[in-house]
Amino acid sequence: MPVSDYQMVKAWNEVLKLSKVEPGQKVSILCGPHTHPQTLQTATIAAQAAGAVVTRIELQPINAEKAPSRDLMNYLGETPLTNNPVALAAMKNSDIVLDLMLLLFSPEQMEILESGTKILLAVEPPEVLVRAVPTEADRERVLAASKLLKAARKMHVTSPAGTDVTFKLGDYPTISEYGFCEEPGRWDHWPSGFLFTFANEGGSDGTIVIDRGDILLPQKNYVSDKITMQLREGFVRSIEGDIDAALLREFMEAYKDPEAYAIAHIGWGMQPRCYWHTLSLVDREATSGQDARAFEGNFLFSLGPNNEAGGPRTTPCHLDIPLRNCTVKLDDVVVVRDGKVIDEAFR
Ligand SMILES: O=c1ccc(O)c[nH]1
Repeated sequence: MPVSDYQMVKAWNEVLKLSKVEPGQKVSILCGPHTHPQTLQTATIAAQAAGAVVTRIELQPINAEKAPSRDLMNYLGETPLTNNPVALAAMKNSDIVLDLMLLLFSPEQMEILESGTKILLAVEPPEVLVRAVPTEADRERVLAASKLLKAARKMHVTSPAGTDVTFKLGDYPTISEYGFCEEPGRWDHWPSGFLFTFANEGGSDGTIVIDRGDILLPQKNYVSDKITMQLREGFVRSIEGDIDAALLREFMEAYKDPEAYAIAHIGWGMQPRCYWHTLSLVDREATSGQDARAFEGNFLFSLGPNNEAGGPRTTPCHLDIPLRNCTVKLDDVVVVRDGKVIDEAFR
């Protein structure tokens, strides 16, 4: 449903409070011509109401000639911040950047975070943002799960559709997303409520079956016929199926980058206020698909860049693929069984 400015300001007030924005702090709002005007205006009002020193930084979009769609995650890595020392200096000198443009997986994002600046990404439309305003309870639950993921050395994922894949873990950090930034140098994404790590280089082997109804991002479609991926030593070696598989193969081939086939982050969804079915109700171009990434009990795997976790790959081709009805086991502890999160595993 449409969102009132009042309701959106209230949502921002809550998120800035959770992010510990104090009077006198420097809040920079990164935006572009595609930024949702209500999100931008209400963020500005809420930041001022928090007593912050507020700066808007508007950058012009790039890569239109390289990305086959307008989706913000269709071409990652290079951003309008690349080679822009003026904006970079402003953001490194801020306490928090509200990223309404999308810097995800960019070297500049890492540089800003290393300076101690927090970055909160918020590019979903207002009706998604107000439905999934983060809570302290979300944070506690995701962090409890991340303790187990951090300690795990193996992830084994199976499903009735035929997924049977094993990931060696331990070389990369665990990233928890719960929708706000309470610590200096933290990145988060509102809305979220999921966690992941990255598989050790060369440590992913087995079969992943993307079943009917599972979702491809950035395509933002429900797969209508099974896609079967064979993984060996950390890379997807084959993508078989019918028309969905052919479309996915061509999408990935267009990047002409072998790194596009590398497994990247692997984890699961823990957000009860995000849903698998939402994508069937909205205009695909109006969302970046966070409901699909965050819905409770998915197994989310991604392909492509791993520089976000300090890895060597920066390919612009990034796929996020949430699967339903999977069972996820960390060492010998089941954390998701048949698409249901097992909270007892984190207690
Ligand atoms: O919030 C996000 C969005 C995309 C992604 O790949 C990871 N986390």
